[in-house]
Amino acid sequence: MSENKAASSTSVAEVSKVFDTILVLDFGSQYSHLITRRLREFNVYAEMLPCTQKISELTWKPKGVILSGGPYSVYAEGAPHVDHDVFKLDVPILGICYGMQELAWINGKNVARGEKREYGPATLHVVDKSSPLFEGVDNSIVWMSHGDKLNGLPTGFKTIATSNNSPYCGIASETKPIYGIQFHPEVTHSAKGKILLKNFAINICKASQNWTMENFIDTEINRIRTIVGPTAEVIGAVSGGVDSTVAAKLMKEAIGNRFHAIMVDNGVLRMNEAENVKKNLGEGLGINLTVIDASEEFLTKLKGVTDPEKKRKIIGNTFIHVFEREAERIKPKDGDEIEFLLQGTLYPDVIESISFKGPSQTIKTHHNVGGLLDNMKLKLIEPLRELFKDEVRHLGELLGIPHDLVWRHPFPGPGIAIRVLGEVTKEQVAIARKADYIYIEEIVNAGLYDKISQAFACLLPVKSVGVMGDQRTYEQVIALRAIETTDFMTADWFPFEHGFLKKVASRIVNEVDGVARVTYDITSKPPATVEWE
Ligand SMILES: Nc1ncnc2c1ncn2[C@@H]1O[C@H](COP(=O)(O)OP(=O)(O)OP(=O)(O)O)[C@@H](O)[C@H]1O
Ligand SMILES: O=c1[nH]c(=O)c2[nH+]cn([C@@H]3O[C@H](COP(=O)(O)O)[C@@H](O)[C@H]3O)c2[nH]1
Ligand SMILES: NC(=O)CC[C@H](N)C(=O)O
Ligand SMILES: [Mg+2]
Repeated sequence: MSENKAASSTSVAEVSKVFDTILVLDFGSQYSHLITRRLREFNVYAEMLPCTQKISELTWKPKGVILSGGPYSVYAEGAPHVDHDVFKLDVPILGICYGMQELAWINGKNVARGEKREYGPATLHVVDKSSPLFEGVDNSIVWMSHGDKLNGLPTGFKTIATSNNSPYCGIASETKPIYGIQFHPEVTHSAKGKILLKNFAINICKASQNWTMENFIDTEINRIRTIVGPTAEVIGAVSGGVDSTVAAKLMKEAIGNRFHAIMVDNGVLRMNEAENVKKNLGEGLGINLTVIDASEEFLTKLKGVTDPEKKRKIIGNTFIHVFEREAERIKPKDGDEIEFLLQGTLYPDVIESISFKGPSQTIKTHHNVGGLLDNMKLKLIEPLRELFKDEVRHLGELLGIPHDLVWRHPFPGPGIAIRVLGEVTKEQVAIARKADYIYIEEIVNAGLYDKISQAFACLLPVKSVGVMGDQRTYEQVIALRAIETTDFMTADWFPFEHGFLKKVASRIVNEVDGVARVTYDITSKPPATVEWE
């Protein structure tokens, strides 16, 4: 795990050398990642690190710092606090909600529980019309979510904005470009929040707007060439999903035939997946792909395991064992060892898997992040580790990857193993796989595939009574899931027409042995997650 942390900080340092970077220090707000996204939307690169980041350990200098919101109270025992060296950086600072309360705590400790919580919309009234932070945002609706409040102005600060319930809705240092706001500009409910963040990043921090995918391609190809050197060879974990296909294409552009793509058939892939991927990547994109059938190995290790986190870790570890064996087998001609492993890890995989990005909770261990071996020999190259899914798709289009590949629904590495709830057996996988195939086929036929962000079938470990051909049946239940989302961090369920669901349900019960009932999952994320495990 610690090696991964190192790998990630090296790449942040590299990216930040080329692109002006705003540092977002995360205090655990559910919206923190949105701050990063919004900034990138207007081509300013931003990177999120935990609020506990030691400033002296940063290997790059940010153009500005944003302190995020968070679920804690600054005055509570054990509440997270920023390293005070952040002020020595001498760059502009913006505190959002908890971030503002933290600025106030440091400058006079005048923060306390409010009489009532303030959650929802408020109107922003700008007091200091000359403040560059609020240019173009006066009288707009802003989104509040707090229970604590400032009881007075922090020492050395002035009020620059108010709202009906928050007399200190906006504050600024009298002498330095340090600002605090009580509301959340990063959520879309704050109508002009993006303008405010733009004012901060561009007018106040003077960050340049050069974060574009075209620039990223050049930078990343050069970076890969520098890391790998002129002769070393790289193996890549390629699944046929968007992320690893884009990563593989980038690697191929960077080092040509020194790249060996490997797809692992882990026994829990979708119907005909291995053949399809081999065809699409090999013939379609000229990527040298080998499919390794390790299905028995995976299924044997999964025997008797029902805990979702255990399944994920077993699969993550087994993937690495297979890659290490392959690296041995492919040994380059000059006798050197294969040193590097390419993975298509994305930013949300990292945020959700490891709570090192601040005191937010680990939700689930993505197989390619938290499921890795501690003592693994191969060094990771993860060119997409800083990107969101929509950025990766844009990158894929720029690299000339066909539409159908770029817009494929994501499919998790642990695959059907986390869609068969309970113990994973060959028979259970076969049922889930067939139901999933029918469901997706119907979605494609109905012209809905591109409207849905992700859809799949899950097999539940419960039995239910049914009647078929006058016979009593007592078989399992399939749950269908389909969601709409932009970044997979939050999601809503897809509103199918009733007729569509009726058709899918009837096909599944009729065509898949072992299923007596079909249900449709109508839970958003949060509170649910996309996958059932
Ligand atoms: N069957 C597999 N064989 C080889 N590598 C895999 C396999 N499944 C997943 N991986 C590796 O794990 C990474 C993370 O998986 P993930 O599903 O998040 O990405 P993806 O499959 O590339 O894209 P998508 O999210 O669109 O499915 C992949 O990018 C790839 O490097
Ligand atoms: O490669 C992956 N390895 C994993 O371990 C994993 N877990 C979830 N996912 C995918 O991530 C997105 C968000 O899913 P959750 O809301 O279930 O966390 C959805 O797109 C999920 O399919 C994974 N992908
Ligand atoms: N959204 C936030 O940052 C909330 C900050 C703090 N926990 C409060 O309730 O005021
Ligand atoms: Mg995948």
